[in-house]
Amino acid sequence: MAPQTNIDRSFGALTPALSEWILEAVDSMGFVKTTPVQHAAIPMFMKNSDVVVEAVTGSGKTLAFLIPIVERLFRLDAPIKKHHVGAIIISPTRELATQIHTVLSSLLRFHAPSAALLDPAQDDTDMEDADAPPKPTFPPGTLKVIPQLLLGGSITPAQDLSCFLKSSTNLLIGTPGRLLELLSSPHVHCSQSSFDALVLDEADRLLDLGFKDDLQKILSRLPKQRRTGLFSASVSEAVDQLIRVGLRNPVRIAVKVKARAAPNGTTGETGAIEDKKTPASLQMSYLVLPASHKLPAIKKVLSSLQPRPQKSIMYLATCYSVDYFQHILPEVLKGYTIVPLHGKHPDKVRRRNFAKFLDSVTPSILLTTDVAARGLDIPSVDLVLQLDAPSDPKTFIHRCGRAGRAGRKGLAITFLTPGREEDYIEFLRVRQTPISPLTKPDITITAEEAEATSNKMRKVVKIDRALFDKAQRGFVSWVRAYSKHTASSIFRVQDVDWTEAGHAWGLLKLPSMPELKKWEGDRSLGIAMDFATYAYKDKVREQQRKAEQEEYEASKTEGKKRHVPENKREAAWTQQKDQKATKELRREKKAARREHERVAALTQEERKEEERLKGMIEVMRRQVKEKEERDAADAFEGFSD
Ligand SMILES: Nc1ncnc2c1ncn2[C@@H]1O[C@H](COP(=O)(O)OP(=O)(O)OP(=O)(O)O)[C@@H](O)[C@H]1O
Repeated sequence: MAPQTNIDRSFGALTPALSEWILEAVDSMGFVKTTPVQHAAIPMFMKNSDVVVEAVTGSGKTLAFLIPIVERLFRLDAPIKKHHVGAIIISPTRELATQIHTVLSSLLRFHAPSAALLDPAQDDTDMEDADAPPKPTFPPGTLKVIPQLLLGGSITPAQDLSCFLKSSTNLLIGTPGRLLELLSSPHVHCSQSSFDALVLDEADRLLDLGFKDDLQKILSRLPKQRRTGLFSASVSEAVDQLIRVGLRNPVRIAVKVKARAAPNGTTGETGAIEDKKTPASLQMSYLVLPASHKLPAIKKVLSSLQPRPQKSIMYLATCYSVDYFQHILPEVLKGYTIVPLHGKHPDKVRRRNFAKFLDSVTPSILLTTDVAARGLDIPSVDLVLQLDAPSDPKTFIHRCGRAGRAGRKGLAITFLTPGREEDYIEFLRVRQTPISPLTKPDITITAEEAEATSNKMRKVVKIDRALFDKAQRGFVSWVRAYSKHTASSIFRVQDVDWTEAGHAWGLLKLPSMPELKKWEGDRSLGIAMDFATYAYKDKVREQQRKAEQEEYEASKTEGKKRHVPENKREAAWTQQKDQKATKELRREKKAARREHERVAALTQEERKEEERLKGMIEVMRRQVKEKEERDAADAFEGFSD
């Protein structure tokens, strides 16, 4: 079909017409026209249709669901009652939920009655600011949308409930676990008269993370008469099941990009027009290089690109890989601030590091895992580097899509090793995700350059044995991740060039692991290293290592009576551990005896009551554990070795 050129794509031309204040809000955001997905989805969702929306990354899906949701809430017959919920937005990660909340708040700032109540949870002072203008008052019954963000982490479910009750919030945004928790309270109502719409953002990711049960429980608490929307850049087959149970005759909206396919299957000047699942403004490239050439190539790319990339994202396969490379990269990529972010970081660190990357004014690289693959909208990111291909082909689109957003130029480079990994190019092409060889800048790496980079890395590792541990742990986790690749016929552990991989990581030796059992190469990688004197920087850890080593040496001297120093602090570490364990055992035995005596003294009724309470506690404990697991899944990154 020929593209329609005469369509009025302004927000003002949408039908049903948008409220004046929304037009004012989008205008102040600098948005002149709707994006294609907004043009298609806003009217549909505002009318009475459920929608399943698939549109490329960075195409403006957030406003495509936020605008209809608020418009619908303001068109309800009566204002939402106190402690009733009007709409819910579910997101797979905390960062994404927070981002949606931020966009919604900037929209609501243009609706005076709602704006007056924004961010009530953050205002915990009892002090009146004498200089602040008086808060405007509105007649009772004035319609207001009051959002609440539910994330878990440091805020307890009780605090969430208290905020809900105190502030009468009516639009909930959050991750599934916390949402379900709040909806389970008898004080929170989702009645037919007030509940209007549900949105599942990145629905396929919600399912990948194992939130299916939670989603079903949430759906069961909502009235059947509602509007539901699913939004993602990749709607997988798994989502169909969710569509069947949660949506009614949904309208499917798929916004794809047309690209001309080059004869070799990549995009180019000639060839037929094909659908693409990635934005036109995003250049998707690859480099095929031996593993140890990847980091020197990244260094060259960074120094050759004009203008110099200010914010880039580098994806690694596992959290432990990030833990290691965060110490190495500042040496290899001098002049760049390396900001680590992964799901095993405590909530506080995760938030602090993400803010650090957002706010940085010097060239920075976010070193991360798939935790930051989806939804994050950082417009100034113009370069995405994938040191390895992601295990899930869908993730590929989302990772690359952190650059080239909203029509801005972006570049995503994927690094592949020669041989079987090159089949990944065709694998992606048939999935409407064509990638082309990187030609500008033209990157070539010599063996000397690769060796110099490995040596640089080793120099850093040699300073502190703790880095050696991190390297070994990270490498093992990488191997495990590699072995779990979805495209298992392309990414095969038996094809890994271990020597190359070892040099690429700057390892001082290859770890002992089952995958290397039959390998006949040199595990020392040709590196002469005296591990007996290789010390930890941390004094306590070093003392411990020495004690362990002594113990080991002593145990090797067969038949020779071991000298155990009298001073307990100098005793071998394992011996101290044994003593501690014996004490612990004695303490447990004593406690068990006391408990036995106590139970024996109870009456029949008391025993029954105690059994009942124990059962209740067990159920609660299980629920807490399940919830913790769900929260942890929030931070899941495909590989959590
Ligand atoms: N009408 C518009 N015109 C120009 N820019 C827009 C418009 N609507 C949204 N944007 C901008 O586009 C960027 C991407 O939007 P958004 O994060 O909603 O994309 P998305 O489709 O949800 O992406 P992803 O699939 O990666 O989550 C944002 O920076 C947003 O401010």
